[in-house]
Amino acid sequence: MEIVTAQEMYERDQVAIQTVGVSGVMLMENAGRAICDDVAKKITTDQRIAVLIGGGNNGGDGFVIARTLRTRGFQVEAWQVVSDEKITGDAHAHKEMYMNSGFYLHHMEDLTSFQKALQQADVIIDAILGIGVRGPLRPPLDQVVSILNDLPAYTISVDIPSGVPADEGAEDFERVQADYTCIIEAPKMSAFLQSTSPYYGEWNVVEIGLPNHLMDQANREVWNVQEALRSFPVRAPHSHKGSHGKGVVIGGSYHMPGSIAMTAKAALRSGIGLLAIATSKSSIPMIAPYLQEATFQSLQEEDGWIRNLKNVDWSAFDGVAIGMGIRRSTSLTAQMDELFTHANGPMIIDADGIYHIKEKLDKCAGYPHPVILTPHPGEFAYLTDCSIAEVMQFPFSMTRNFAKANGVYVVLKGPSTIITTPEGQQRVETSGNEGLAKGGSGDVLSGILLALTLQSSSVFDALANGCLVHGKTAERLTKTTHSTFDLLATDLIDGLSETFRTFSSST
Ligand SMILES: NC(=O)C1=CN([C@@H]2O[C@H](COP(=O)(O)OP(=O)(O)OC[C@H]3O[C@@H](n4cnc5c(N)ncnc54)[C@H](O)[C@@H]3O)[C@@H](O)[C@H]2O)[C@@H](O)CC1
Ligand SMILES: Nc1ncnc2c1ncn2[C@@H]1O[C@H](COP(=O)(O)OP(=O)(O)O)[C@@H](O)[C@H]1O
Ligand SMILES: [K+]
Repeated sequence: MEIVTAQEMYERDQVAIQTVGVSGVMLMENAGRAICDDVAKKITTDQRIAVLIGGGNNGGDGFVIARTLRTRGFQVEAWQVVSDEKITGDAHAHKEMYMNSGFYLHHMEDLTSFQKALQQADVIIDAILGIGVRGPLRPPLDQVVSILNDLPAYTISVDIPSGVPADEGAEDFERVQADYTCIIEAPKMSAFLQSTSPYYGEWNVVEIGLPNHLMDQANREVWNVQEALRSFPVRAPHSHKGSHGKGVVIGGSYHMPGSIAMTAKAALRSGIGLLAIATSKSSIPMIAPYLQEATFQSLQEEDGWIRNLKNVDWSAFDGVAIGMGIRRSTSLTAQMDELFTHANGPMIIDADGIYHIKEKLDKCAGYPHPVILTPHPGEFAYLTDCSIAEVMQFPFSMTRNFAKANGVYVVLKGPSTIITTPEGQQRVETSGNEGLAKGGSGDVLSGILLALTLQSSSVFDALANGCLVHGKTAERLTKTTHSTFDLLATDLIDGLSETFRTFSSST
């Protein structure tokens, strides 16, 4: 499923109208009807439904919805919340059809009586503003939205919660808090941004007949279980341990032995063929009892921290994950040259490794294998010399620009994790929940990503599937044996078994 900007949505609209010859009025009819089919699953004929209609095409959809639901026997009151002259073009044509059907149209005259009337509604359908919104809502729509948000009714937004911008970059906006949003044709970027996504509530996408095969692809899509099942690695019956990757995880210290242990355990639970742990000498006795399947490489240390990468036997591995629990001391930054000179195969750089790679970014494009950076927004802000607020506002464009400029894969972690290829293709993975908002979740993810990268023919698929396995495991555990409070990163590792059983039995 593609993710679009408002501009890309309008372009799709224009191809449908100009190239295919579907009229704007017909598209609006399609949109309104598709929304009714979806919304009908959420409402009943004994509920009182109010449709709030604004001045653009979103309002036009509102007229179609009000007419269609009434003809289907629902109790609908339509409220036009803008003046008559604002209803123009296709929306005006649908207003005429609504009126010609003999249905009554309420006009919002004063806010007090409007508010009183809407107190009776069980369901409000918000067709006030769509993707054409610019800036904060102007009066009286700001008051209309404020009234709507205080009503007890279940709120369904059409295409987008009114007031929420479609694109990234939103700073200050008033908006409808929807319980459910019925999105037209393709989710907009704001459905995935931390500041705007909560206003959508639950959401679903309906198709209105745009000719997608004629469009330039946005190269931005939502990743889901069906896609994962289609692309999940298959373990051949006659395979041997070398077929599934020989990885090394580099990190950990006397002070933080757990991080590398969790990465290693997660990689082992995710099917890697052979795994070595290169860590500070003093941490090996602490973690070895938990990792009987791994081998160890003892690295020189300084005050309990890894001092250099000299003892890593690079020739033995075809993939590496580095950075968990290594601290940010500048002495290790120079050691990154070892990595680029001697490592073989894909390289995942996480956590403190991100701090060291910043000065070595110019080496990434020349490395003959994929380089994968897995920052959270704080680490990405450090990499790009921006504020975390900017990263949260512009995650799609910032990661795309960065990945293309440096020839790296970027996995920007969060409730909506954005995965970007060096060519700028993007996938968004939304599974997981707040049970993961704890130290250690990222270490587990790195292990899963390393193992899947070494077992998959496509790095992009491996990264998207790894994020999905991680998030789905958390979702299942917090529904069954755990809560979002008590879930630990180590529980997540144990929970991988059930997730892999599901995926491997389906492939
Ligand atoms: N292919 C598509 O994308 C289709 C889209 N349709 C609908 O059309 C919508 C987009 O239509 P429009 O481009 O007319 O956009 P809107 O329906 O969002 O309306 C934009 C108008 O609202 C007003 N406005 C903008 N910002 C405002 C603010 N801050 N305060 C107060 N008023 C403001 C302006 O007068 C502007 O012209 C979509 O969201 C969707 O609901 C459907 O009708 C059919 C097909
Ligand atoms: N609220 C949340 N909803 C969904 N996933 C989350 C949430 N909070 C964190 N995560 C996931 O948990 C992981 C946290 O990684 P990171 O921030 O690197 O943690 P750490 O380095 O402490 O282990 C990421 O995969 C992220 O996507
Ligand atoms: K809306």
